[in-house]
Amino acid sequence: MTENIMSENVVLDTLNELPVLRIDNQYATATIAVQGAHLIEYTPLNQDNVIFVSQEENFAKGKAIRGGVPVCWPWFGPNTKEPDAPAHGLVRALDWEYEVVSDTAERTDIRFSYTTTGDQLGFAYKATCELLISIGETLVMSLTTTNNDDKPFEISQALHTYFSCANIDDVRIQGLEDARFLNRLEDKAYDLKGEFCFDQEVDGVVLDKGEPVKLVNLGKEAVTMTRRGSNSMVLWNPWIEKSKSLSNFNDLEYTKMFCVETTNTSEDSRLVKPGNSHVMCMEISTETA
Ligand SMILES: O=P(O)(O)OC[C@H]1O[C@@H](O)[C@H](O)[C@@H](O)[C@@H]1O
Repeated sequence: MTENIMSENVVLDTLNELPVLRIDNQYATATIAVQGAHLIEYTPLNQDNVIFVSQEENFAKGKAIRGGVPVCWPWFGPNTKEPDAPAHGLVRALDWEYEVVSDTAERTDIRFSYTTTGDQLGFAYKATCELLISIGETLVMSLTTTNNDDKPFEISQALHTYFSCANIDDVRIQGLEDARFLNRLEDKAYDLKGEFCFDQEVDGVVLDKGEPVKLVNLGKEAVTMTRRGSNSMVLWNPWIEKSKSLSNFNDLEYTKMFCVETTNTSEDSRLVKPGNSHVMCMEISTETA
């Protein structure tokens, strides 16, 4: 077993077909699949897991995981220029390079990276995507895109976070008042009013000033999500009918999850010039009882 210990608080393990890093420090435990640099669990000390993963998920090689924090990069959703390219980008089901960059009793930082070849379907540029995942009293995920090419490119991207809840009917999102909502299901745009609740299928983009949002009535500690380098979020819940057609998802699990995704999408997509980088970052903190 000794060879699986990466550092004081990090162990390399497997979950069905996938290698995973398990972090267990003074303030939290977490599990991250190397495939997709995909966080699948974050549990602050004496609290519940903040993150939802489907009970139907079988952690298979080369298949996107249903739940956790999928990294959608360098495009979010369908690729508008290449219909044959996969939805949600190139890196969800690929192995990333990784290293433990810092590990103390209070906080563990792991850096994942993936470099494009310049000739992949849907993205013909040389670029590096680096995801720093920092596990401690808060969860920080910082996604840096660096343009290694001689041409500028545009990216859209998401930290497609699935939050868990006891009952979707109770969940409220605070801090979205007056933000613009592009409702993809009705192809309509309007300003949000009051607290946001999920009472039907939801799939749309919030365009805002990047202010923190608070997720409350989860049946456990409230969550505050803060962002940097992101003036958009995607809200998603498949609700009753869509749930039936989703891969690795139980028909009733829409009551136990919702996605509030830190993104650069729609008019918040970003241009990255040669030699430049763009950083998009989210931090999740929970309210201790
Ligand atoms: O099933 P996937 O590819 O993981 O995508 C799940 C959902 O992800 C959301 O972010 C999109 O807005 C939805 O349109 C999509 O259905």
